[in-house]
Amino acid sequence: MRILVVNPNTTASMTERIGACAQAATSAGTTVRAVNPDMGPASIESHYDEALAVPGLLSEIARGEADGVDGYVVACFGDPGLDAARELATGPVVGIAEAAMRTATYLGRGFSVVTTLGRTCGRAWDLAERYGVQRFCRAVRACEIPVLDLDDPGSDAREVITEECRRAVAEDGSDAIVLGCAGMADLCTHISARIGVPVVDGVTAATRTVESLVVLGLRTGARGEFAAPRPKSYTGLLRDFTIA
Ligand SMILES: O=C(O)C[C@H]1NC(=O)NC1=O
Repeated sequence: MRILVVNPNTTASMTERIGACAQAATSAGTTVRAVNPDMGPASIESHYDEALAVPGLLSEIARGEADGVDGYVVACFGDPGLDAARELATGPVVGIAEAAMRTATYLGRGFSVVTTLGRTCGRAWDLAERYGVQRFCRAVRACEIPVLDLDDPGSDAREVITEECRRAVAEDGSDAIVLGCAGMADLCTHISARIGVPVVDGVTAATRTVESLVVLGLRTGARGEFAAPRPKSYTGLLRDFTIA
């Protein structure tokens, strides 16, 4: 089985870490390839970044289709372009926020999301509502850490995130924590050991979800809303997105 994990931002070092975490979570016989587009934002921290990340994401999904990939992970906590990717992909497409939130609902009565910047909290709440898990989501907490600080070994990001997770358990009464950034994937085990509750990382949760869906022979229903886009031309910088 081949799973393509797409980091929609353009920071290759983050893509590499994401790919290593995803591959480590899979069963024998599953190969993960992690990629990022060469066009788009270095990190996704706003609606503007998210909008500008989607074309690059979709170009990687289209490339995966040409390569015959079995399934896809959208490795960004805003699940950008998830619905559009599902229209393009033959196999299942799972976003890390959806996978992490749904996984956390199996672990207790409530979870807290711990994410990067406060300005992204609204999106996390919107996604909890979209995915029907808002009654499980007790809080969305921001560490006020820029996404790329997670890639800086000299930053104190790990400690700051760990302490925010500890506060979430103490103050929100949450049974589990959801890490609100793909760049936190490698912190999951460390934080869980430090705070004593399950910590869910969306990269590994989404990768295992895709693996299970492929094993079950399940994919997005392609007869209605998620049918392939109708043939159409796109102009200017998007001309390569034309659907023949
Ligand atoms: O929304 C966030 O803060 C996290 C999100 N941004 C990013 O570049 N990768 C992510 O997972």
